Amino acid sequence: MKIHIVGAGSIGLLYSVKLMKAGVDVNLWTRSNLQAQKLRDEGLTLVDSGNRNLMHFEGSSLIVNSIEDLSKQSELQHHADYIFLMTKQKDINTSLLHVLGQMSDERTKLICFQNGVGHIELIRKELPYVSVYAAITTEGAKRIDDTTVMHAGHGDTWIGNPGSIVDETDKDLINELEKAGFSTYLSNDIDKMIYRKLIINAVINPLTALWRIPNGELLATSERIHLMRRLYDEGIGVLRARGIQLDNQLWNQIVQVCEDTSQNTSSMLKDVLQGVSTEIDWINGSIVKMAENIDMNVPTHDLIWQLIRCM
Ligand SMILES: NC(=O)C1=CN([C@@H]2O[C@H](COP(=O)(O)OP(=O)(O)OC[C@H]3O[C@@H](n4cnc5c(N)ncnc54)[C@H](OP(=O)(O)O)[C@@H]3O)[C@@H](O)[C@H]2O)C=CC1
Ligand SMILES: CC(C)(CO)C(=O)C(=O)O
Repeated sequence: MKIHIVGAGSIGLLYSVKLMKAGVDVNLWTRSNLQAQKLRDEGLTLVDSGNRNLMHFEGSSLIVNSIEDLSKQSELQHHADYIFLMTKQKDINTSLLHVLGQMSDERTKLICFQNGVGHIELIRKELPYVSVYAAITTEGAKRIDDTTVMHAGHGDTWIGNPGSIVDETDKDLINELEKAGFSTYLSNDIDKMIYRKLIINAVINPLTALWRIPNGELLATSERIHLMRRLYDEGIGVLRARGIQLDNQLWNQIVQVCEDTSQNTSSMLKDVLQGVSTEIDWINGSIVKMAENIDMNVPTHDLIWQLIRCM
């Protein structure tokens, strides 16, 4: 089984090092030539949250190339069985879609790890012959530098085919991921999981980013909880109106996520602190657009979307 990992950031480096160490045939694709060269020179290192070395993969054995190089070639020698798309939502543009097309044939399954919604439909429209899957993961990763990644928290991952069912042969992929130490499950209910994660991110991420607080501090005052609840009620209202029923325990689960990840800096707060653009358009922005399509108002999501965009 050949896996192409596209995007050598936090989650891409985490999956690369663990899969490569487990002996899986992985090609890693960076955006820049510089990062690919550094990885070949220095290898790839995984550390824990205390900065202790967990594993190292030698540069000489790493199969890593830059997308820049691929875009200059007309064809790739070895098409992938699976492509793990591990870039941010904002990076999924025409030129990336073109190289994803170069890596794929009709057997390829492209697995998208992004938070938020909208990307699956976009990719399916542009690459109609590729099977596009979604992965929902609660793994936590943070790139320290071009060749070092921190495993910030172990989690679970669900993989499924939105709007359809998974294939029996996908069990082989799950075995490879398990061999590498990722708790992974195939899901025929991935649509619900995508929307469930959407609501969790839409409630937690923008508020932590605006107030610059770790997840747990959202629960520190009743005013904060009140605003979280407004985002939750509006979001659930839109999904219900579109016929998507989520578990009625979801509010309690969001509170639980804040408690379980109390010290975490949310991904949106990280982006704001690093001065890079956030995934707000695909999270709260997508809820606003879904609401508009059915003539509903979601004023809290709309305001929060604008506030984050203005940052
Ligand atoms: N980090 C985590 O723990 C989790 C992340 N996710 C989701 O995973 C996705 C990725 O997140 P994360 O890893 O944190 O993000 P990062 O920003 O750390 O990584 C994104 C990577 O994609 C690379 N990239 C951008 N454009 C291209 C391109 N055209 N070709 C190849 N590579 C490209 C970037 O390269 P460069 O740096 O050179 O620009 C960067 O290395 C997000 O959508 C996030 O929501 C989901 C759950 C957990
Ligand atoms: C669940 C949560 C909020 C954990 O930080 C997350 O997914 C994120 O930060 O994007």
